[in-house]
Amino acid sequence: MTSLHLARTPFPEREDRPPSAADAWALRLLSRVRRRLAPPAAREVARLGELLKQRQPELKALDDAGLLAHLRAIARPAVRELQAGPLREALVATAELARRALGMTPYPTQLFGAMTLIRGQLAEMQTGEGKTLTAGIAACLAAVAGLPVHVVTCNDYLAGRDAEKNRALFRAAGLSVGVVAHGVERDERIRAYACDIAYCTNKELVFDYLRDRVALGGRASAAQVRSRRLVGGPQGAPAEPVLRGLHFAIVDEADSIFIDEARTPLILAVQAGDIPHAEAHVQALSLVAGFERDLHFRIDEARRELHLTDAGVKALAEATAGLGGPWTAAHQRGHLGTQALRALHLFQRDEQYLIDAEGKVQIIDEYTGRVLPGRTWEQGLHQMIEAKEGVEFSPQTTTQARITYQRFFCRYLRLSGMSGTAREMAAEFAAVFGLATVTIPTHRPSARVSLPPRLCRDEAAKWAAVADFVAERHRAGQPVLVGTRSVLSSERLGALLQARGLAHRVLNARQDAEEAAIVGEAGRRGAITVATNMAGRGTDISLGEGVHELGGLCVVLTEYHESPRIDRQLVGRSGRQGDPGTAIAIVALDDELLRQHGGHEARLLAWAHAAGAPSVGRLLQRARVAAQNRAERMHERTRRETMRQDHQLDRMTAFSGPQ
Ligand SMILES: Nc1ncnc2c1ncn2[C@@H]1O[C@H](COP(=O)(O)OP(=O)(O)OP(=O)(O)O)[C@@H](O)[C@H]1O
Repeated sequence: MTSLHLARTPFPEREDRPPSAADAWALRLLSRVRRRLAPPAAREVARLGELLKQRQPELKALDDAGLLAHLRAIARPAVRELQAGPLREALVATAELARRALGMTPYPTQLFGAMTLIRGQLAEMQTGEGKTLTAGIAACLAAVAGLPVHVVTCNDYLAGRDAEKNRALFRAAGLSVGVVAHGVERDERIRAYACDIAYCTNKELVFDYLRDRVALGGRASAAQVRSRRLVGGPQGAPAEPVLRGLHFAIVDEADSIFIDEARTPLILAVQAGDIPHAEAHVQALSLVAGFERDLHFRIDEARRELHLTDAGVKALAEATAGLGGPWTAAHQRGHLGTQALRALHLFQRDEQYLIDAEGKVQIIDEYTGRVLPGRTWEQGLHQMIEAKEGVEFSPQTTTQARITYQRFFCRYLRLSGMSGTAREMAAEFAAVFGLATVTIPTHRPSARVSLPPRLCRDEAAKWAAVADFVAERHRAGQPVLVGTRSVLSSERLGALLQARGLAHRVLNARQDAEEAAIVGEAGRRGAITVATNMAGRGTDISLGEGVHELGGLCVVLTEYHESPRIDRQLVGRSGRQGDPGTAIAIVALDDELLRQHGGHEARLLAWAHAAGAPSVGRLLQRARVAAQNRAERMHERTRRETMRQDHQLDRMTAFSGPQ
């Protein structure tokens, strides 16, 4: 009531009359009262906005060299001591630098986001609010203060794009910037990490760290490393490390890296020579081909686990009697049989992996929808899948070093993160990474329209409904982005649209080279884009001419993901920064999430749907939330177990001494 009253206080617009002293006093008082009444984040944003306005004339009056000298003078104490006053001044000076270099004046919300990062916290900023520039400002200020910065993103495309978007700002601040992506040679990596600011992906960064650790001799101290360099250790002087330490990290899409990807440790593997029992893999596949589910083996779909039953163990022993080789030892026999069954029943082409142009099995990352180049599954599974596909075997590998994201990121002197979807994971961020989550207000209120979800009987009905919906929007000229969960379904839908004469582009792990071009076109009038999770995070789709009037970009979600955050990221491709946008979910009762985690809520939903209930929206919502909660709880347990094992392994090797 009070704030409403204050908002309507009649302060006439100033025309040509300069403000009187009384006007100025009243305005100051009013803004102070407003600030007091606002929640802390909004208050800080208002303060930064006011300071931005206040300082602009004097900062604009400085020439480029003068502005940089001013920033250099105030940056170090601001970043070191983190006092609000000096930090605000330093951020406002960096904002002026950004305005000149990039032609964009950062919003006060972005300055507050950058402040949060500098303070070593996790900034939750809605999708499309400009996290790229926010990270750029924080990185720039920290680097000017002398702190080497790593900006960590979740894929090569974003690392390159974000470095490029902010390059002019860094150049204006006299800072060097490097990019580490897949395929970058060692010498170039060393040069990139030596820059004031290095943009890299989480995977490249952690593997570089593991390689450094192995090269430096495991747990060797700095003194040991120095001595070995001087006099030569058991294996001669260790190689020069690629990284120059872990100082300040800004982790973009933090929930993806800290939570979703934290279920599997990163393992540095070395080739272990030839494939033992190569022919046994092929043999195993044919031996278990006739095994029956629930009789010879059981599958826990939710956990993606497969076990032989007693009947399966017996059948395998009988089938391999007299074969010799690896089949004589019960343990090895069981292992080969289980891996063969997993390759047949849990890993499907164009879902979990694809075969590239060179005929190699390439793993598709479940969360990013991208290929993980050079990665292989462990314990002979990769070779088993190669045998299934009839492609050339790759050599087996053994573990050389391993670490989890949880343990790696805690090694930074200062860690910070950003995400559009972080709030529900705040407790885990605090407990595991020591990160407080701060919600950054939006610059403009969201204008996205969410249409009621549509539920279909089965997958076939769903794709037909999706195609109908896309055709209808396309006729009106509205650009549509359809999100699918696998390469296979993106291509199936593509074929369906093709059959209906609807021109479209498909973006998936197979088409990643054309990513920038496809994204560049996706917001144009009448464009239809079908994409896997690849377009789910970080992708910025600019609206073409006349698209605002048509309601902006329309996002169609065709399957709920186990994590609601991934769904929200996809929906967040539309309605960015107050732009218009539409989102709809068209899903089926036999979708993976409802099938595996749906429980009694999904059964009730199926019953209501079959009975022809007029509106099942509420039931669908309830089933989705319950299923996603179950899946998230299960993944949380996996993460805890991964971390426990990682700590245990670390303790076990703590006394092994330098290698
Ligand atoms: N201060 C600004 N002034 C004008 N445009 C801006 C500003 N900040 C960001 N933008 C524009 O807003 C768009 C969205 O920015 P960006 O992609 O960084 O958002 P995001 O928060 O990273 O989104 P997501 O959560 O999807 O990754 C971009 O086109 C960017 O150029």
